[in-house]
Amino acid sequence: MNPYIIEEHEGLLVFTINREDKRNAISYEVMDGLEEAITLAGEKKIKAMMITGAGEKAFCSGGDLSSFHELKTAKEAYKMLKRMSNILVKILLFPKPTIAVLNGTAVGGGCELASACDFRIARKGIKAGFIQGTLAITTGWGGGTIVSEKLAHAHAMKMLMEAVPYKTDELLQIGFIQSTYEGDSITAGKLFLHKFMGIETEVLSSYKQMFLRKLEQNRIEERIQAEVEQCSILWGEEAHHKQVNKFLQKK
Ligand SMILES: CC[C@H](C(=O)O)C(=O)SCCNC(=O)CCNC(=O)[C@H](O)C(C)(C)COP(=O)(O)OP(=O)(O)OC[C@H]1O[C@@H](n2cnc3c(N)ncnc32)[C@H](O)[C@@H]1OP(=O)(O)O
Repeated sequence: MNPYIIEEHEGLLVFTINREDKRNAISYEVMDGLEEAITLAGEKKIKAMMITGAGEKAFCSGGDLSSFHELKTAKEAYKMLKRMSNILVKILLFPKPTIAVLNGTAVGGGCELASACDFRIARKGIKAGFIQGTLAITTGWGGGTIVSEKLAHAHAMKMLMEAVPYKTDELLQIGFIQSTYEGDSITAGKLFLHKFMGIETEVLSSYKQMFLRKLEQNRIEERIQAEVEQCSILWGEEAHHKQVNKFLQKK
């Protein structure tokens, strides 16, 4: 089965992580798909990009532990972390509106991927959290830096440091999600973006640039690089490998 699906819905490019059996974990093939989707979304006919997951159990469970656990040293981890952080930077700085539709649980790198989008909406009843701390690492794809830009300081720090999944009422209260929905994810995403789609792409892009200038002034890419390097160091420590093995041995 293809690990991702790319569709176009009347000017909205939809990327779906299609690995429901692995709770939509991000593998190298999914990274290939995200890079392809970002290129396609740059086409003139596309006004916005949406990212979601297959099924109703998970939006994305972060990095694919069954393959990334083979990365043992900081140097080995850095390569993977850097590649995915480049993808998140492209999403973050994408010159059109982007939305993550949390169709299910979003944990670890799944929360990082969602943070890179301009908007996040969530199906009622799901949970989302930066659980990296439970694996003795920090965020490592740029999500910690990005969420520290998008949420109030205390909310962002609390979400990162607690390293637990939050329910939708808390996610709404801290502003991590903009709204909740029931039913089909793509329909929900299209509904959220409905008014945007009637506005000229040039206008949408010009407004997006206003927000990107602020991120660039805050040296966002330099700070994300520092996050990737710090996560790589923690990744190489025994404490991380022990926690990942604990998860994999549960299977
Ligand atoms: C910098 C980012 C960083 C990185 O890796 O690069 C991270 O993202 S760190 C965080 C990594 N992710 C996790 O630690 C999450 C692990 N998964 C879970 O906690 C749960 O699976 C959960 C809460 C997402 C869903 O729980 P549920 O009970 O619904 O499902 P199962 O746990 O039974 O899992 C079903 C099936 O999926 C496999 N699975 C789930 N998550 C991953 C993953 N991240 N990588 C690989 N495989 C994953 C799980 O092993 C089960 O497979 P099966 O073959 O059926 O046993």
